[in-house]
Amino acid sequence: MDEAGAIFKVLVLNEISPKGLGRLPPQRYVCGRDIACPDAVLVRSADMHAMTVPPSVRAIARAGAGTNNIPVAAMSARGVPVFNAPGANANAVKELVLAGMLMAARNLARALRFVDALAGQSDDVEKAVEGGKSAFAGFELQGQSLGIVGLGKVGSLVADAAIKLGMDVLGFDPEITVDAAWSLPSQVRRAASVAEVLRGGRFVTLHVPLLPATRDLVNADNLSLMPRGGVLLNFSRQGVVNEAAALAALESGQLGAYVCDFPSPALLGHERVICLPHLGASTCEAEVNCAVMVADQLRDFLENGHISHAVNFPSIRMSRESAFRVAIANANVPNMLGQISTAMAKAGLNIHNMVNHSRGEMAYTLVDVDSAVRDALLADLAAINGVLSVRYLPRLD
Ligand SMILES: NC(=O)C1=CN([C@@H]2O[C@H](COP(=O)(O)OP(=O)(O)OC[C@H]3O[C@@H](n4cnc5c(N)ncnc54)[C@H](O)[C@@H]3O)[C@@H](O)[C@H]2O)C=CC1
Ligand SMILES: O=C(O)CCC(=O)C(=O)O
Repeated sequence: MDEAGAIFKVLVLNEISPKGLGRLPPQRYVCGRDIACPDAVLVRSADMHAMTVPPSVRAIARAGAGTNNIPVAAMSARGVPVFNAPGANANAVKELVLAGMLMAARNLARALRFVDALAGQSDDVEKAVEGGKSAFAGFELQGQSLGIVGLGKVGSLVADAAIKLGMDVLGFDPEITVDAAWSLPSQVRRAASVAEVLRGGRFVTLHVPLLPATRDLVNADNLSLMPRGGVLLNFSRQGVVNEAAALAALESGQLGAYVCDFPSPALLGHERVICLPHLGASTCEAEVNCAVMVADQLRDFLENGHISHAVNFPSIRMSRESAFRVAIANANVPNMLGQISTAMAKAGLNIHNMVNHSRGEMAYTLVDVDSAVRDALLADLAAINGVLSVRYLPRLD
């Protein structure tokens, strides 16, 4: 379908798995990199702070976990939900964290560089290998201590895998969800602070979102708490670790290795830094899982107004019993429902069903009415003080 004939237009800012895009049927959706007046944006890591989000946009879907690349507060003020895919890439990250621990413990990055350097330099490779390998002798993960900061989707999987490898695991998460707490193995010891985790782990791995409160979470003051020669792993975001402090700790020997998924000029080429090119979620499985999850959420929002896994809106759904639905995002303040239903009554509409959920300062209302809605009512609703966005969603099939 061409752009002009589509019911919904989706601007795609990164490579998104075709299996996910395939969930948006071409009879209704046009998706692409160069779309004017999009209804929605599909994104992975593209920096949306650096762009002007078109006023036509009604939803943003992040095919992944972190939403720090999206101007969430500005979207909330416009009544635009930001969806993500909680857990959909967590196993991929967990496996890379295990690889990172093994790389550090067995000096694998340096060992690979040593072997690569033998190419063309030595006729007797076996002799060079046997003579050089002692420089890379490592230690085993079994019996080592691992501290985990952030026990959400990724952190709890890492905890489980580490316990299975025979590690002693200590975790900290001040806002752990009930689901995550249930999924943690009972052997995971509970820490009361980041400091306690750093003190207790020869390995420390970070699995928190980048927020003002988590920027520089690991810094010069608390790195000194780690056992000397410890290994810090950062698969969260670059800003969660103060890089200058990590480099200084490597220089002094306080840190044995820094493993991270976020290369920067200062880190490149350092002997004991293992930098991966933001590969945490880059597996076929995770890319499909994330894309399918957010495409389904986006479609259900665009067509039915339903919300699941938005980071700034409450979850909501209401079975469709009438063909005419209005979806309203509004400030969570008194008398909004009264004003909405009064405007509908004035327009002569009978409310068939209505549901309203709130989350913090945001509220969201779905109203099914018995007859078609005119543009004038939508304009009246949009003009109510506190209403952030209004959409009319007549049933499509
Ligand atoms: N390298 C990569 O490719 C990937 C990186 N990530 C990053 O990892 C982060 C975590 O991902 P998930 O586990 O899926 O998210 P999640 O939302 O399931 O878990 C995050 C956990 O961090 C906790 N938390 C927040 N502030 C904290 C603090 N100050 N101290 C301790 N815990 C705190 C939360 O309570 C929550 O349980 C994402 O926000 C993203 O930045 C996620 C997926 C892939
Ligand atoms: O889409 C990606 O590859 C990045 C994944 C990520 O960082 C996340 O899900 O937070």
